[in-house]
Amino acid sequence: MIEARDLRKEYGGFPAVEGSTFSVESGEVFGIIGPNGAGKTTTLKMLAGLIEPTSGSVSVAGYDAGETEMRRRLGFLPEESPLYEEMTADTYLRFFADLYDVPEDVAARRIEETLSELDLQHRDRQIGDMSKGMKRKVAIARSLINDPDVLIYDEPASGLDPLTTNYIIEFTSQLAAEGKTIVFSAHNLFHVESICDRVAIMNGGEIVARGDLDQLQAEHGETVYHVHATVEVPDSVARNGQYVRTVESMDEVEATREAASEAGGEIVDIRTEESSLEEVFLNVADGHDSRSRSDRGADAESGSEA
Ligand SMILES: Nc1ncnc2c1ncn2[C@@H]1O[C@H](COP(=O)(O)OP(=O)(O)OP(=O)(O)O)[C@@H](O)[C@H]1O
Repeated sequence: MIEARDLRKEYGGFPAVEGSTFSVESGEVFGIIGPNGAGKTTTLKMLAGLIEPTSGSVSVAGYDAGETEMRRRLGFLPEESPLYEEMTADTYLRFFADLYDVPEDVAARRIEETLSELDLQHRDRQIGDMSKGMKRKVAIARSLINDPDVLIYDEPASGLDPLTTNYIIEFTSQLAAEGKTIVFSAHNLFHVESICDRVAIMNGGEIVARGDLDQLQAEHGETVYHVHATVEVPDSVARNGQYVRTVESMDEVEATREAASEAGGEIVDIRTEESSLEEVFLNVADGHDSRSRSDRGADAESGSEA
């Protein structure tokens, strides 16, 4: 659905994005994450045809970036959306529906449905009098006014309270379930983890890691094992009547089992803990893929049973 080939953007000789190549399949949710200044917004704007790449190409649904038909198929949500403050949500959305040549009756129905799904209260207020969360909902409704197949959302829930954030993330997830292809950037990695099929991690203008969460975990994360013994074993901490030792390999699990057995006890539980996307991100962004997590000890334990 989206093909980005060797995308590069320079600002006065400074490379904001350096040769990104990736594709996003139809119906996929693709997350772009990275530290401030990594090149996420620049990438998203090139995908949406809003800025011209210095070199490389983008196509959406088979159309080149910037072509009229490509714009019809795409909805873009900028990081900060300038809204017309004196308008109500309804007038504002009708105005954009008109720009996209959406017939009036279709627009009226779409606006009503979208604002209801977004649970926008006080619709008759002027946009300038709305809260930040309400404004974001109006901006999201605007991105959907032409019923696009592809949505490009820059930080859709940034700076919003947890309730509104969850609502917007849920709503985005629902759009994906309805078949929209979504590319979005976010700093909250929990949200990315919860709704993305695949993720690209950018740093310094480059994609430095990519894949689904399992691939990223396997390539850039770690697995630790929290081994629960009935007796004290070396490097263990006492907890709830058991002794928990955190190790990084199955060999060490086995050694712990032997130590427990020699001390007249046994292993009663082994829990695995895999890196979260945040830990993978920190490893990749810091360039320290091999950083040990076991020194966080058993207190960090939160994994599933082995
Ligand atoms: N219009 C511009 N003129 C000059 N430099 C720019 C321009 N837009 C972006 N940059 C630079 O390009 C780099 C990438 O910026 P970009 O906004 O794409 O990063 P980002 O990953 O979206 O950051 P953030 O998470 O802070 O939003 C930064 O160093 C930024 O200063």
